[in-house]
Amino acid sequence: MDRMEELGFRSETDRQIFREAAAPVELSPFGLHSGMFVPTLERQGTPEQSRKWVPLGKSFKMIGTYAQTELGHGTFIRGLETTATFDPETQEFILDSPTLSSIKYWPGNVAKTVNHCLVMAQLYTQGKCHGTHLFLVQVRNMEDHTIMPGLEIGDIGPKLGFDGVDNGFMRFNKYRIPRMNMLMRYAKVLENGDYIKPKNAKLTYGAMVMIRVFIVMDAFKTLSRAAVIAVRYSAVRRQSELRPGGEEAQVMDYQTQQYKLFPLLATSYAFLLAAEGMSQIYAKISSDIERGNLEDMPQLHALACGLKAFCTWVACEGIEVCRMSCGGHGYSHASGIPKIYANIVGACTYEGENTVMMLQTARYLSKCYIRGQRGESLPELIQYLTTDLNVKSTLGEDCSFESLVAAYSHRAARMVAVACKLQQTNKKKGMAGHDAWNKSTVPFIAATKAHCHLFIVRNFVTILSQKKIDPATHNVLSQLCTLYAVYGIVENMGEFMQDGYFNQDQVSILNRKVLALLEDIRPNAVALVDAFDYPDHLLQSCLGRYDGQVYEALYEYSKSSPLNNTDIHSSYYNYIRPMMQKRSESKNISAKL
Ligand SMILES: CCCCC/C=C\C/C=C\C/C=C\CCCCC(=O)SCCNC(=O)CCNC(=O)[C@H](O)C(C)(C)COP(=O)(O)OP(=O)(O)OC[C@H]1O[C@@H](n2cnc3c(N)ncnc32)[C@H](O)[C@@H]1OP(=O)(O)O
Ligand SMILES: Cc1cc2nc3c(=O)[nH]c(=O)nc-3n(C[C@H](O)[C@H](O)[C@H](O)COP(=O)(O)OP(=O)(O)OC[C@H]3O[C@@H](n4cnc5c(N)ncnc54)[C@H](O)[C@@H]3O)c2cc1C
Repeated sequence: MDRMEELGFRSETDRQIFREAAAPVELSPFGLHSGMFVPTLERQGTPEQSRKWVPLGKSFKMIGTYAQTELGHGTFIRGLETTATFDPETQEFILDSPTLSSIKYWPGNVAKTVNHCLVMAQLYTQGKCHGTHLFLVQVRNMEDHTIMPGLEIGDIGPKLGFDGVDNGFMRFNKYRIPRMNMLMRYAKVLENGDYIKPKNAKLTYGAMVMIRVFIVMDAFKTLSRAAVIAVRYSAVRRQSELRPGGEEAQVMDYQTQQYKLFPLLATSYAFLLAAEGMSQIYAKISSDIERGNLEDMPQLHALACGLKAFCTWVACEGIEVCRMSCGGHGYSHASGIPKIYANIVGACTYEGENTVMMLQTARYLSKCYIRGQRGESLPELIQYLTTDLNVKSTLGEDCSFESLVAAYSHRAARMVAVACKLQQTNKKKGMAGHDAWNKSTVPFIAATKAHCHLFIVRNFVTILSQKKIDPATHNVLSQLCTLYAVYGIVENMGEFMQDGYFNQDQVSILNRKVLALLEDIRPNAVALVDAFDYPDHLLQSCLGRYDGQVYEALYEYSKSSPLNNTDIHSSYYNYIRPMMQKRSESKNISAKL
């Protein structure tokens, strides 16, 4: 914190970059404090509450996290069981975990680190439940860090990753907090217990929307780091003879290696631009919301849900491809890739399980489709839903940006229409609304993925057509953008071809184009990963180090293994030697028999 002050870091983005550089592999135990706890106090507290608590949070005099998930509920927030019951006699809320399943479970850094939590609980006042609301709760003594009486707190145990984060459990036993510890920017409980409801009940979900937007950037960061490691290693690693009798080839010269990595390099650039676009949309709409204009709240929610799910799924699959493209050394922690994967793959679950998030977006698309069919105006990002589905592709050898965006628009519009028509058919068959929905959710997930894919392709193309970029750089970025789009079509050809949108010649053009682009990008591949400018300290990879001294680094890394601290390990004396002695004794016995 002081170091950031010394360095003059004022913007939250710079501070976040510094924090990640300071704790690049083991996520910071203060990440949720800075990334979720403090921003939520700012956005969900009244001006008075913000003035009181935000400075304490920013100066780490108060260290907090976001405690919402319970043993029995993570996705279904309306099903959360923790209660906060208002006591007008004492002007307090009484927090309680009435059941085993209501125990808070998973909140990051709650086990040992934080002294406060933002707790999501069902608000009761005057005998009535008003749904989930956020409450600031002190959980540890500010003098000696002991757990406050009335609370049971502990760590949930080892996880796949997130080793630097002490995810914990927390149980309330009639735990009292002051009335003014309810975050009251949008909803209020007055001294007499009267409840003042918010303009929209989902405003209390605002923190999650914010983190989902952050996570889109995390998907870029993690995929691009894995791509840097894999591409640099592929330039250094020589294996097998490409030319019979010739020297062993750089593995990056194998077309299959290029087909694994270059689309992921293109995806990294696409996701960076998508994350920036998402952040700009979030900044605009969230400031509208703070001014009381909730008109675009549904669009923000739908986009944040969809991109968070789409980008984390694609990033995690891509990081695994990067790991496997490094052969055996990719499987070692020396490569740095397993840790990248282990820390980001949780993002497919946390902050909204991806399938559930995609379905939120699908629900929005379904409503917009109906509005479009009625001829109502649609937000710009959704207007493609009224695309004429009888039109065929005009794609030519050049695979122009226009023809590519048109293809993605057509695919998404067609798939949303298919899912909506199935939902409508289900209703016409007499299904109840919720059954008609549930029985069309698989096509809706596919359609929503196509919707997100379109956003990312269109965003990439728009930025290339609007930004002033020097011709040489523009040319290389255009190759990446075309590769991202063409590869996406080739890999999902069925969805683009189902209604004959492309003819056979166009399919052949696309298959040729994706291979030609691999050759175009090969000369710039290393420069394109170097451009991310990740320092070795942050990558923590023997394979992806800037100087390419891979084998020297691996050898030093291996020698530093704790197992090498002694030549003969204690297990020899404790197990191996006794076993061998027993074997030899039994052999002597059998020889005598
Ligand atoms: C350790 C390092 C940290 C670094 C920190 C830095 C940056 C952060 C980066 C990474 C994160 C790091 C660590 C991980 C932290 C993880 C923290 C957590 O996981 S916190 C818990 C997260 N939990 C969830 O996300 C729960 C998911 N569930 C939900 O959001 C909701 O249950 C729901 C799925 C949205 C359903 O809600 P509900 O049942 O109330 O609503 P519906 O009936 O489905 O819809 C009704 C209506 O409301 C609209 N809507 C729903 N949500 C929103 C919203 N948020 N905003 C706007 N509108 C919303 C919905 O669209 C419907 O509208 P309509 O169709 O018009 O009726
Ligand atoms: C690394 C990590 C860190 C976390 N940090 C925090 C934290 O700091 N604070 C916090 O409060 N929580 C935290 N969580 C909890 C996290 O937010 C929840 O796990 C997440 O919201 C998913 O909810 P769940 O576990 O109930 O999954 P579930 O919803 O039970 O998922 C199980 C399956 O049910 C399916 N499913 C559920 N509902 C539907 C539906 N309506 N339609 C179709 N399918 C459905 C899902 O798709 C999934 O396949 C963290 C979790 C992880 C893994």
